[in-house]
Amino acid sequence: MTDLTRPDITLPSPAKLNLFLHITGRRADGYHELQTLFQFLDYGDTLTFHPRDDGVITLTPELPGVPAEQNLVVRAARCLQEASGTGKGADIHLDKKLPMGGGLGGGSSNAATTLVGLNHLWQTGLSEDQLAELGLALGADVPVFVRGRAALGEGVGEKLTPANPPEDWFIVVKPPVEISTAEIFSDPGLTRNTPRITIAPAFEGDASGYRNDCEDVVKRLYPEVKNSLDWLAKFGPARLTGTGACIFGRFPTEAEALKVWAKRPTGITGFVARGVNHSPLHIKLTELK
Ligand SMILES: C[C@@](CO)(OP(=O)(O)O)[C@H](O)COP(=O)(O)OP(=O)(O)OC[C@H]1O[C@@H](n2ccc(N)nc2=O)[C@H](O)[C@@H]1O
Ligand SMILES: Nc1ncnc2c1ncn2[C@@H]1O[C@H](COP(=O)(O)OP(=O)(O)O)[C@@H](O)[C@H]1O
Repeated sequence: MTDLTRPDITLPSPAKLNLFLHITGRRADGYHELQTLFQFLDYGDTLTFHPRDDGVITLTPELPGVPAEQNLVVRAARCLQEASGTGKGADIHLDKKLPMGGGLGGGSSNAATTLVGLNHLWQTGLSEDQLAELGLALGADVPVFVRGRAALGEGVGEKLTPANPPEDWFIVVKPPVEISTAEIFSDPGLTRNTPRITIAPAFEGDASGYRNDCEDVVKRLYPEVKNSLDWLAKFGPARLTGTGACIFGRFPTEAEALKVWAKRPTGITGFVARGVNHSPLHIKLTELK
């Protein structure tokens, strides 16, 4: 039953960018080994949690094509119930702004906000390490959102070393296609042997050599992505995030990003946001504590 005596908590569920994404090898199980630099955006979805005492989890509204039981929010809530043994539940509202299948990690971020938010609300007391481990079972990108620090991700993205890339401004464009991660990783033309980087400056500031190894395959399969990249690259470095479809261009100030954004041709959709090294989720939680 909904408990009206306890207040809702509303928490951000930010997007991530892969500032670079290198594929350095392949594991015996077929999964690709990566080196990727994760940074958060001060832009994303919002989740509101209202506690219940009867163990029931509800989610509104339903996302198109994703039944509630498959939604990463509900799956994360159930994982936490199981791991902690709590009898509590929640009514959860998801305000979705991030495009799905866009390489912005929206689903993973929603799962992480649910794990971290409900652990706080239910006072289940799991450690950050325990939450990151639960999250990894839901998706490779969930741990970085649980930990809330910009980081170099290795392995399949779960071995995280905190990093401090510049907190630049970005234009993020969403080409009108949804791309499945599995499709890109199974392409025979994918570069899978990029040498591992071991020099720290690459993770801190020198963005000149940043690259995404999925970009050539995605441009070949999806001309819409190539067209958007061709437009954005006129104004500075532009790259794919994750396995796409979204692309981003980097600008030193908000004013410069907005100036270019104002010139976008009809049909280019997306947003302007700032790259941040501390997740808005963790900043909000600190304010609540
Ligand atoms: C590429 C990244 C980079 O941040 O982001 P997105 O583009 O999804 O946002 C992630 O590593 C995405 O990880 P994750 O979200 O767990 O991938 P899934 O959609 O579950 O993967 C779908 C399929 O892609 C393949 N896959 C995925 C990740 C990986 N490191 N190697 C792979 O070979 C596997 O065949 C897997 O079954
Ligand atoms: N809460 C959720 N938000 C977004 N996608 C979700 C969610 N729950 C499950 N999904 C599924 O996960 C897929 C990947 O979504 P998303 O994480 O937004 O993209 P990406 O992994 O490309 O960054 C979606 O196409 C959808 O089927």
